[in-house]
Amino acid sequence: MTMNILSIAGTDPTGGAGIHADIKAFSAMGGYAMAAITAVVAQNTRGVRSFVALDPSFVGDQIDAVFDDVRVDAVKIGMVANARIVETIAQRLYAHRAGNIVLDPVMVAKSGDHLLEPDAVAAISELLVPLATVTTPNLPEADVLLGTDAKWSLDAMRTSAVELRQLGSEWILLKGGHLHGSAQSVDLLHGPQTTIELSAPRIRTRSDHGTGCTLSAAIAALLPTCSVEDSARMAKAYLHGALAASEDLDVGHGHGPLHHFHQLWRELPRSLAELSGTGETTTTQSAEHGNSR
Ligand SMILES: Nc1ncnc2c1ncn2[C@@H]1O[C@H](COP(=O)(O)OP(=O)(O)O)[C@@H](O)[C@H]1O
Ligand SMILES: Cc1ncc(COP(=O)(O)OP(=O)(O)O)c(N)n1
Repeated sequence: MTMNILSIAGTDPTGGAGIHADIKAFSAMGGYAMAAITAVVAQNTRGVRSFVALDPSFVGDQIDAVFDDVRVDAVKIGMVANARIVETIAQRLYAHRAGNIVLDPVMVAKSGDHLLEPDAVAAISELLVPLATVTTPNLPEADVLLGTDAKWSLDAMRTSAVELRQLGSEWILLKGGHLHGSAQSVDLLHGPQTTIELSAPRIRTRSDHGTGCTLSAAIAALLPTCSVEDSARMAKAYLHGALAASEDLDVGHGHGPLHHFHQLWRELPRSLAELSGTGETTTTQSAEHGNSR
């Protein structure tokens, strides 16, 4: 049986973050991708220009339209924009008895631009975090949720992961991407009686737009069929491959997107040739990693 995964998030017209990254990550993980939009964002790889938050009742209508028709196996929540939208999402997910909820408490984009009104932080903490199976803050978001200004280290991350879980999420995945200077990028997964370190070599690239969106979306897509620990491990491995291949793409002049389908695209010339029975392998896509420029 295939799994239906819903993203509730904002947009990125350049396709690197928000619902666009979520749909790509869901699909790459073998899930059927759906999306309810919270805000339309004018952004590119260089930064956010402006955004329009949708009417909360319209966000609610989109969520209802999905749940009234489709079995939803997991939900990923990303950019929520403001407190009224948070209230609507929480109320609708509760009413529809949604499970397998992954909450990425998106606050600020890598460019430094704010994607959340300040009054929404309390609403996220009180209404969405307790509904979440996994909450995935980065280090600045952890500081905001805890009201701290931590001097980050792996030890400080361990302490904060425990404190974050006390806000009510079943699991916390505290992401260490912002702990620059270390050779490894380490995330901490903290849940009932267990803390696991998820470590991967730090990749030197500027094409890192949408890492948080992609990781949380991949976890959501895997959760219906895997344990939280396995979902997080596999999602991290997938993210790492997509980040390592990101410079095969040629998108924009700032922080470029990840290559969500690097594996599929490598196989594409052969698959298309087999499908068409031509034996031809001509394609405009790169067949080899790093071969596209
Ligand atoms: N340069 C990097 N090399 C390898 N992994 C990274 C790198 N930057 C971020 N990550 C990983 O990407 C995921 C998202 O990390 P982070 O940057 O902390 O979140 P966000 O994108 O929400 O700011 C985490 O798994 C983190 O470890
Ligand atoms: C619509 C939208 N949602 C989320 C983000 C932030 O994405 P993230 O994965 O944290 O990556 P960066 O933007 O920080 O690189 C976004 N930009 N837009």
